[in-house]
Amino acid sequence: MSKITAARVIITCPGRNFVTLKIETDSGLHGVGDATLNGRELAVASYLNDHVIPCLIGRDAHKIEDTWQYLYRGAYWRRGPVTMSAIAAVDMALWDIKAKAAGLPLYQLLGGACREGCMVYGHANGVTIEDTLAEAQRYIDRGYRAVRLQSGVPGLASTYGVSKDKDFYEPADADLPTENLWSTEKYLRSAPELFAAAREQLGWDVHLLHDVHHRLTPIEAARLAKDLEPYRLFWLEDAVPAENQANFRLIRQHSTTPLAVGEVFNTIWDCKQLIEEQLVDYIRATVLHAGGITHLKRIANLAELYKVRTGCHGATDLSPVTMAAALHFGLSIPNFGIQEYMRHTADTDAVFPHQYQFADGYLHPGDAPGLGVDIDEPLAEQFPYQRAYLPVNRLEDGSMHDW
Ligand SMILES: O=C(O)C(=O)C[C@H](O)[C@H](O)CO
Ligand SMILES: [Mg+2]
Repeated sequence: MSKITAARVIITCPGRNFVTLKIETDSGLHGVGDATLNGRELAVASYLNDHVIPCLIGRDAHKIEDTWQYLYRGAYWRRGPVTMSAIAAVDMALWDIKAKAAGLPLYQLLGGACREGCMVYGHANGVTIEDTLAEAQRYIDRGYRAVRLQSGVPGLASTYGVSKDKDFYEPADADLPTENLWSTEKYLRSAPELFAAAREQLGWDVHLLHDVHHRLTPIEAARLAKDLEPYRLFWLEDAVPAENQANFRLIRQHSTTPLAVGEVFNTIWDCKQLIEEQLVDYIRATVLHAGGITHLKRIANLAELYKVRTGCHGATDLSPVTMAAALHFGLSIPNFGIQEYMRHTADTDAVFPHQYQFADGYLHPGDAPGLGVDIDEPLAEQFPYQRAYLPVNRLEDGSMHDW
């Protein structure tokens, strides 16, 4: 028994907001978990402070599954990003404590390494195709084996994935949501041109990925997937919103372009049909938003039966705590596919000292006991919370659209 004696939520903004849960035990060991929900951070902080932490004090930190069930079933109100991010933070922190108590890096407790490292993809973007491909080459030169390409759409002032700062993409940028304008027609014309130019200039030895960011209807997505087929993408991501999982059938009927989805999923129930009907190839649910390692393991195990591989979300709004957890997880499961990797700013890296390292296109979580990541609390205090929202999207006629 290792009794939980204290738990607290730390909110910090070293360039962007992060919510971190720190759990302390009577053995002197502590663990950390990420509870960041971009643009809705304080809702998870309150869920933890007001409703979860009082139930944790005095519990046995080693009873991870029991605590998961207690928080999930015990709340009566199930699922949803706030609940599942809060449960995930507790779960990560408890796995961190257990691995530290064992004196082992977490991946050893999850079954041991299945590979030498986790292949990652970086984000190349630019306003023009030329800029985007120059960026992609920069990633390739740094050793990346996989690169996501997002380019500006001629005729649109801005679009998802194209940033001002080349290394750090942060879409949550304003005190109130920024309004963007979207045209599906313009986008569907320009996206295939980007990938045609990419294959011509970058060749075929690099994996190329693309994120549609939930903006198309199923038949539009089918057309895009078909148009992109000659360029052999590693995946086409979030081609349509996935509340209706059956939407993916239509895309599948028309194209062999591999499909990825799931960064906004919270539970196995969001992807059960997608996996069982083999409607996608990669599942992007994360440790953070899908209930922690305990729950993501269930999703990955189900996916393995259907040859669906993981491709966990790893944008900058997932803190280094999530990145560390994702790498231990990815190293240990048989059906790992790829890990998204957007580098954090120097301030974020300083607030969250971590062991994971990039080499030759792979990330390795390191061999320190636990997750191999911590939070520097005095430094975190120097970066107070700043409200920030993700943008919203409208069509050219003013209708609200998915961002
Ligand atoms: O990284 C991706 O694939 C994304 O789509 C990033 C999301 O827009 C971001 O994480 C939202 O908070
Ligand atoms: Mg995405």
